[in-house]
Amino acid sequence: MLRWLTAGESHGQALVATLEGLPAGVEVSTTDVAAALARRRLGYGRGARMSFEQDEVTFLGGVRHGVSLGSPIAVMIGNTEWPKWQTVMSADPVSEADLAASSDIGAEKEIARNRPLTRPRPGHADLVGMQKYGFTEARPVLERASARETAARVALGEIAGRFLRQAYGIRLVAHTVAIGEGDVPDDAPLPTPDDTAALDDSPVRSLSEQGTAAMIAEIESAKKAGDTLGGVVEVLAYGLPPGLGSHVHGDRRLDARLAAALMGIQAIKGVELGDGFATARRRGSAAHDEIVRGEDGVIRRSTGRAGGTEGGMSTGEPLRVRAAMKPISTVPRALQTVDVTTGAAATAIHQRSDVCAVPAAGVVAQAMVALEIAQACVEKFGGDSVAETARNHRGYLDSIPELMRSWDGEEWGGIA
Ligand SMILES: Cc1cc2nc3c(=O)[nH]c(=O)nc-3n(C[C@H](O)[C@H](O)[C@H](O)COP(=O)(O)O)c2cc1C
Ligand SMILES: C=C(O[C@@H]1CC(C(=O)O)=C[C@@H](OP(=O)(O)O)[C@H]1O)C(=O)O
Repeated sequence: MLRWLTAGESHGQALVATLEGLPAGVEVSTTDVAAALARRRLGYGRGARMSFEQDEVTFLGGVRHGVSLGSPIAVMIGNTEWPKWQTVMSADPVSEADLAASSDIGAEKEIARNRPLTRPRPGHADLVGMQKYGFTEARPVLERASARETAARVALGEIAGRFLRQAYGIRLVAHTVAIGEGDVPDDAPLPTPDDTAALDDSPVRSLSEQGTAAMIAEIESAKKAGDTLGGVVEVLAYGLPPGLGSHVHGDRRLDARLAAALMGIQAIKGVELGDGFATARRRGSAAHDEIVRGEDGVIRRSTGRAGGTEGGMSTGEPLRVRAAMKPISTVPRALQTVDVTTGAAATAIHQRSDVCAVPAAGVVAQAMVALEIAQACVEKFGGDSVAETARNHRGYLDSIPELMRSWDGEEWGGIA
């Protein structure tokens, strides 16, 4: 069983993530994780912090000489912002005298930085978090609700992605399909993992020139209007074997687990497998993926509408899943709220913030899908080392009768 947890606050000293149950023998280095984290900082419309936050990566356990040991992995991501926040986020009590003494910006400003945040932002966790956890200001809530935490998930997702590739030949990629009203055309070709570098070079994580122009125009217009945007990202996974997940119980369905994993990302409000909501409007004859035998004797699907799952199990076709992100809730043209200390009408707190973080959300979504698929693979194939689980995977594929195979020789899932 693969288990993972993260800890840490947005302006705390560091984020920490642990991953337990990963087989030994996965090749992964600090540089690999740092590269994945750099990808998450990209994207037109992100706020000032992304230009100076450095994401300092340190493995604290579970990896030796670039190879996983089979023991729990612990990875720490230092916040380079920490020196500015060490009194605000001090684990030990601080007095006003401490604040003044420790300040890099002058006592008055330091005290202002520490002032209680009493005007909760609509759309963020501020108000309900204060109600639930018994706080009278938002800082103790927003520090953990912040999507800074997704850096820790991307670190784990990178490790999971490397495991999937090395053990089973599974590879993933994510791209943006909409920002606000700006869309990638429906008939645009789907990216493959080989397009990752080109997607990194795109300001919005898209290969479509037309879509990119439309999405950038949306971000510029929202920025000018003091507003924010959401959008839709898509994750593709190639090379899945048939049979990950199960039809026998709702909580074992791969589609359900992917939906939960994606909905668990801050600000994600909708998840769609394959053509999802569009399929609901079609007739059955135009909704499903017909089963055909190719000239090579291998079973294939004539379309990819289902997005690679049927009956809660992977079919072996490319997996395609989308997540819808709501607009950033720290809106510069601040929304109406109530000051919880006076009860008076007020405008919501506004610090620096992203205008649009959809491209980054795609990188996070890819990490979550990688973790979920890795979990499903560890369940199905077991094994304590990459070699053992890879052998079990091969044995399972070989056990499927030849006339029922949906892959050819060494390759399956649609791409080499
Ligand atoms: C990558 C990423 C970056 C985000 N950046 C911001 C931000 O700068 N400001 C903000 O208010 N919300 C930001 N959010 C969204 C908040 O984290 C989110 O609004 C908050 O968690 C409440 O959403 P929820 O109701 O889905 O939990 C970001 C989300 C993601 C995934
Ligand atoms: C720090 C990250 O994202 C943050 C997510 C976030 C929020 O409210 O979710 C608010 C912003 O933080 P700050 O208020 O410090 O500028 C974003 O920068 C990150 O992704 O690494």
